[in-house]
Amino acid sequence: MALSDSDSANALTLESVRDSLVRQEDTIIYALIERARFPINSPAYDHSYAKIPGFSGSLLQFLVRETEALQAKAGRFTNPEEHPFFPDDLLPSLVPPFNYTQVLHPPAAFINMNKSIWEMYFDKLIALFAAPGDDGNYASTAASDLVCLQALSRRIHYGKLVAEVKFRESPRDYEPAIRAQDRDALMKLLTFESVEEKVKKRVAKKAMVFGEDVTLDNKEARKGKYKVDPSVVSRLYAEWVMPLTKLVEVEYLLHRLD
Ligand SMILES: O=C(O)C(=O)C[C@]1(C(=O)O)C=C[C@@H](O)C=C1
Repeated sequence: MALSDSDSANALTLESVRDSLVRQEDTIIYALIERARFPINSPAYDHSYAKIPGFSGSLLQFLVRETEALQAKAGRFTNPEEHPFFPDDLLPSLVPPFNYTQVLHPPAAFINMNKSIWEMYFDKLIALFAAPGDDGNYASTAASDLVCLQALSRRIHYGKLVAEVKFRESPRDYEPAIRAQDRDALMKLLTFESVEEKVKKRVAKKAMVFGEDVTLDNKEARKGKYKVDPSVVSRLYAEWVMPLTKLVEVEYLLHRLD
């Protein structure tokens, strides 16, 4: 389900939005598998390594900024599902505008959690699934990081849509907590522990299925050897992806009656 698809945007249900979150798991896990092909390659993140004329920052920051500048001109960030990591100084889209169905409450546009996503990814996550070491593939590594970051960002900000659907389905449950600006009450209302348990199990299973070697001969596949550790993927969701999605949901709901 995409916001660009007006029929399904009108027929928004919690089920259809959850279906999209399930589909996005595939994108995220494949992106992690691709990144795990490279070791950590820390010079890609080292501010003193790149020395790019006219730019101060890491190779990764350079790649993300330049890619976002180009993608902004191609219209990427006119899509309410997309959020830039470096929103300052982006040029407006140069392509004809697409008439996205307005599903979200307008203040949603100001919610951008990418700073927290960036910190989570580099401070915590990367060391859990990339092997230590340096193979010199810094630009390819940074390009893989960007794919991971954009997939995680899209998923986490999808919380805006999840929150909108929850609000539409039971406004009377949410309105008192919104009027009281009570974050804890909102967090309680929007949390479904049984769903979270299923998500954690499913992403671990997907990491096993997608990350197994496929062979045509009768040799036993390398049992228990996956391209990205299923328990890391489960932990990524439990500790960062779902909590950040819920933060987006709370932020969104706090402004739902503005
Ligand atoms: O499915 C929902 O209801 C969501 O809000 C999404 C999500 C998630 O991030 O996967 C977040 C909060 C819920 O507790 C369960 C799952």
